[in-house]
Amino acid sequence: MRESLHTAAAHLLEVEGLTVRYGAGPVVHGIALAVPDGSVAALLGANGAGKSSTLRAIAGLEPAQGRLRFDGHDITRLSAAQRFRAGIVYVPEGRAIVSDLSVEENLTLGGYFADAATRAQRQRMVLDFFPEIANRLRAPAGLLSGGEQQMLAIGRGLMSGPRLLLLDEPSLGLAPLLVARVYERLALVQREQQLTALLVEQSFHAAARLASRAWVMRHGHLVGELDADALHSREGRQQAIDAYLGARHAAPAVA
Ligand SMILES: Nc1ncnc2c1ncn2[C@@H]1O[C@H](COP(=O)(O)OP(=O)(O)OP(=O)(O)O)[C@@H](O)[C@H]1O
Repeated sequence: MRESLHTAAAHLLEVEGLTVRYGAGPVVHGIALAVPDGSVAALLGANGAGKSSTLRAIAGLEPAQGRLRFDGHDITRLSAAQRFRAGIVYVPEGRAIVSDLSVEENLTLGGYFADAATRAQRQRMVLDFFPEIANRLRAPAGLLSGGEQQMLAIGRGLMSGPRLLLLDEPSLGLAPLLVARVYERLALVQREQQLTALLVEQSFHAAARLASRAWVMRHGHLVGELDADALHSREGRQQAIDAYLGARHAAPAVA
């Protein structure tokens, strides 16, 4: 992981009043959230709730209004490239790998800014975490299975030595067994690397495997917040489902 020149902030990422609009009305309405250093937080919600737009705006990939702080510094005016250099790495869902390039070339792209020794060391780490892709290094990435492509997308993100990983729906299009495997690997990365991540998911179960807090998003608003206990309890699950469906606004479970 990249060393910070600055004193570590309790919250690695702080988002205030984030609004995203593509045309007419906003699709994300002035939301606020904060991700503690060394933990995984999740944004849950149904199709079109505004989760990906939020994640992409944090990465600087969509124009947005609001205030963003990263490691205690205001990054609101930084470009996507500058945010990437600061360690904010967006991982799109797996099919966004470069399918014509080999697995190894995709990994090399992820570590493009690192020196050769660092790149080699990170690649060993990634292949330890994801043995499924370790013996497919020379294969065109497009020939990997959906689960392997997802692992490659995450591995490519890890190759840049991220301080904050923005994971856009790692379970998308995967069979339940593969979702479980991808999340098992992510949990291992989190334990061993003290990874900080913001995860977007439609799957409550998948997110609950990894996240220690979650927000439920609906029509561009955060309508519920779940702590680790709520994420693993029947009541918490019900609360999230109610919020997804708009049955009622979930009561905040985090003080
Ligand atoms: N590039 C874009 N241009 C115009 N509208 C967009 C664009 N991207 C997303 N939207 C719209 O913004 C809204 C929120 O989309 P977003 O992808 O952020 O939701 P989501 O919660 O991530 O859903 P999904 O899980 O389906 O990706 C949707 O109504 C979507 O159609």
